[in-house]
Amino acid sequence: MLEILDLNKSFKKKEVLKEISISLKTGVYGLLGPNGAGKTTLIRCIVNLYDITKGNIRFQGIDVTNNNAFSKNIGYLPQKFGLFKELTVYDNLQYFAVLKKISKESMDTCIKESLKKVNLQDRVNNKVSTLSGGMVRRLGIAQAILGNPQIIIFDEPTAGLDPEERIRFKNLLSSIKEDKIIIISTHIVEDVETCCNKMIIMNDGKIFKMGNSEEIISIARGKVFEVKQGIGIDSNWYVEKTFFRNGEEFLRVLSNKKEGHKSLEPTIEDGYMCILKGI
Ligand SMILES: Nc1ncnc2c1ncn2[C@@H]1O[C@H](COP(=O)(O)OP(=O)(O)OP(=O)(O)O)[C@@H](O)[C@H]1O
Repeated sequence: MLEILDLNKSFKKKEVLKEISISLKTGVYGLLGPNGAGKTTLIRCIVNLYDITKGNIRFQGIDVTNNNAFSKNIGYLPQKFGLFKELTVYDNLQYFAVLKKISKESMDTCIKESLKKVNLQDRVNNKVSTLSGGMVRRLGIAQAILGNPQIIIFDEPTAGLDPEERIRFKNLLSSIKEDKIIIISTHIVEDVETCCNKMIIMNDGKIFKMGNSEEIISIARGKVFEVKQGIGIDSNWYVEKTFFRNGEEFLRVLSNKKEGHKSLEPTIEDGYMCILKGI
C-alpha cells in the first residue's frame, strides 16, 4: 500500500499541492486532471524529485518521505526524458540499470526482459538516433519497468503515440500490472478508461474524486443531454462537444437542471467533466 498523507507542496509562496491524501493498493490508477492541475508535481513528490513542504508518504507501512533508498522501488517515465542518442538501445538501458543499482549478474537478463516487453528486442544493438518517436517512447517505458519495480509511474505515456502504439501500451500494462501499483498521469480520459481500476481526479492542486469507472460515470447520470444546434445555448449548460447525426449537428450538454431535452447515457468523460466543473 502506498499512502500519501496530507501532502502539501509549495514553490516559494505558490501553493501547488494542497492537503493531498490518498491510499493506493495494488492496481492501475489513472491520475486525471487538466493542464496545470498538479499531476506532475504530485508524481515528482512521490518519486522524491521534490522535497515535500508538509505531509508524509508511506509505503508498506513505513515512512518513506524524502527517502532516496525508496526511490529504487519506483519506475518512472517522465513526460520529457533524455536518452543518449549515439549509444545503442542496450547501452542506454545499461546506464539506467547502473543508476537503479541493479546487480551486474542480473543486469543482462533485466535489460532483455524489459526490451521484450516493449517489443524492442530486435533493436537492441541499434543506436537510439535510428529509432522512430514511438520506439523512443517504448524505450522510455522499458527503462521505467527495468528491474521489475513495485511502483511504476507513467507521466503522459501516450503523448505523441499513434493509435497502434497506444493499444500496444495498454497491452503492455496488462502484462506487467500484477502485484504492482501503477499510476498513469494524463489529461485524456480515453487513455485510461479501459486500463485503470480507479481514477484519481485532480484539479487546482487537490484531489476532487477517487473512484472506479462506475462511480465516476454515476456522477453524470441524469445530467447529460442532446440538444439540436441552433436553438440557443442556456447559461447553465456546459457544452462538451458537437456531433453530427444524419447530417444534423447536435450538442452534448452537461447540466444540473432537469432539461426538456433528450437524456443521454453518461460516459466516464461526462463524469470527469461534471466533477471538474462542479455540475
Ligand atoms: N518548479 C516550479 N516552480 C513554480 N511553479 C511550478 C513549478 N512546477 C510546477 N509549477 C506550477 O504548479 C502548477 C501545477 O503544475 P504541474 O506541472 O504539476 O501540473 P500538471 O497537472 O502536471 O500539468 P500538465 O498536464 O500541463 O503537465 C502549475 O501552475 C505550474 O505552473
